[in-house]
Amino acid sequence: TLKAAGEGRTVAGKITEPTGKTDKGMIDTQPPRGTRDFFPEDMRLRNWLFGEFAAVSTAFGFEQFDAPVLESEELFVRKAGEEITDQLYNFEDKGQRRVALRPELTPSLARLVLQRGKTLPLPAKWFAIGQCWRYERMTRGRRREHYQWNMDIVGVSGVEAEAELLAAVVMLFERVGLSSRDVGIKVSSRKVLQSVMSQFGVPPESFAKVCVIVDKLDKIGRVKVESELADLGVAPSTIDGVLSAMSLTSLEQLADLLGPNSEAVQDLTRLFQLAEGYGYKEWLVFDPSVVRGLAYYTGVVFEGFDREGKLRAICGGGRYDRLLGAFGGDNAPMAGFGFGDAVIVELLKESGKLPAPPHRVDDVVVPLDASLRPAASGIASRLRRGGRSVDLVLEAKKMKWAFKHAEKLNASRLVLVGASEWERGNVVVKDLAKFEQMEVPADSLV
Ligand SMILES: OCc1cccc(Br)n1
Repeated sequence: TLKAAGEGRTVAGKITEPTGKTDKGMIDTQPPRGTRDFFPEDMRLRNWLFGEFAAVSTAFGFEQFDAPVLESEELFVRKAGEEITDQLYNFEDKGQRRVALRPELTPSLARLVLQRGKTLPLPAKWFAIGQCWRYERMTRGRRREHYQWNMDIVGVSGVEAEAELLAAVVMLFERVGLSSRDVGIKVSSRKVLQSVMSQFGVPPESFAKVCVIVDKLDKIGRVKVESELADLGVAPSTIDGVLSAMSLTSLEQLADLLGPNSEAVQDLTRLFQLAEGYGYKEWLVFDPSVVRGLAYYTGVVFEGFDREGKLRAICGGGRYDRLLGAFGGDNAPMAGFGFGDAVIVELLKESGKLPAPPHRVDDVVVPLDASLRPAASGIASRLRRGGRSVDLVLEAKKMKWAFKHAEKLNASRLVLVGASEWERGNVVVKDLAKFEQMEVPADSLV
């Protein structure tokens, strides 16, 4: 017997019947583990969300780029113990090349910037929306792919870049119906940790690894963080210093700890001033426990969060001034963020704010007699060339069916091509919004 789709991992045999079923049962119709299908109704929601991403990026004057999902593995091999590299979806291809499905977009951006080199006019403001991958043991049943919207600014060393990026994130939240009562953006700087660690004599080369470990605090707890830091040779007293700095709740406290001239204090004070100017200061929360898990951040870091605290970070980003150098190029100041397509949808769903964009067409065109199909096709073509979306009924159908079909497609008009009207060069147009019907010359229809 044929296994119902998705019941198990049937092996597709040779096609033996016209229905496409095989002698070994149906293929498994489910997508690969950890991946998603996007049926039309899913694609309408995705297109809406990506349309909002692109509209915000365009409002900020950013240019879109893309790069292959498949990249050289070397782009992502970093020795800082990050989850994103531990879960790299990497393999050796048929040419014995070490490759990987990109887990993020930033290294590809860096590769393209290095490819352009000195010919790239700065500042460059680029955005991308791309599928990113991780290979996580399915024990946790989490997804292995998501789509990420990125905005990055290359060539601006001041926190004006971060302020602009935060403004874009706020604009996205507002456009999808969220307010600063629903979500916020935690802001800090890696320079906080850097200052504390240098006070405790931690060698700079341990900085990235310490950040990656400290970023896991919420997930693995203080004891495990202390143990992993100790494995790095970071003394318990340092750990106390780092963790107490992370529990500060104001820039004033930070200034007391690091001194008013510390770069972290100056950067963050300036950032909050700029936020005042943009008018989004109430969206920001200074939170020195925000470290972010990517090794390459060097300055301001931030992450979007739901104020009810039910979900994972909505988005995250920061400054990464040394990534180009890590790839062997000349450094340039860079800052950016990544915004995934999953948590935001979860949040909108929970908040009852998730749109359900309907499938609709402008016109349904129906020949009421087979001999009128050429006429109906001609009308459909002209309407389409004029920019209207037209569903041309492709089989012989009665008026009643055509009506129901037009309503199902949320059509604005139903165009009936009937014999008697056609003899006069006319067609019947039913305006389905105004419930009006008119007979008009076919050639006048637009
Ligand atoms: O946010 C980390 C990440 C990277 C790639 C794919 C997925 Br799902 N998640």
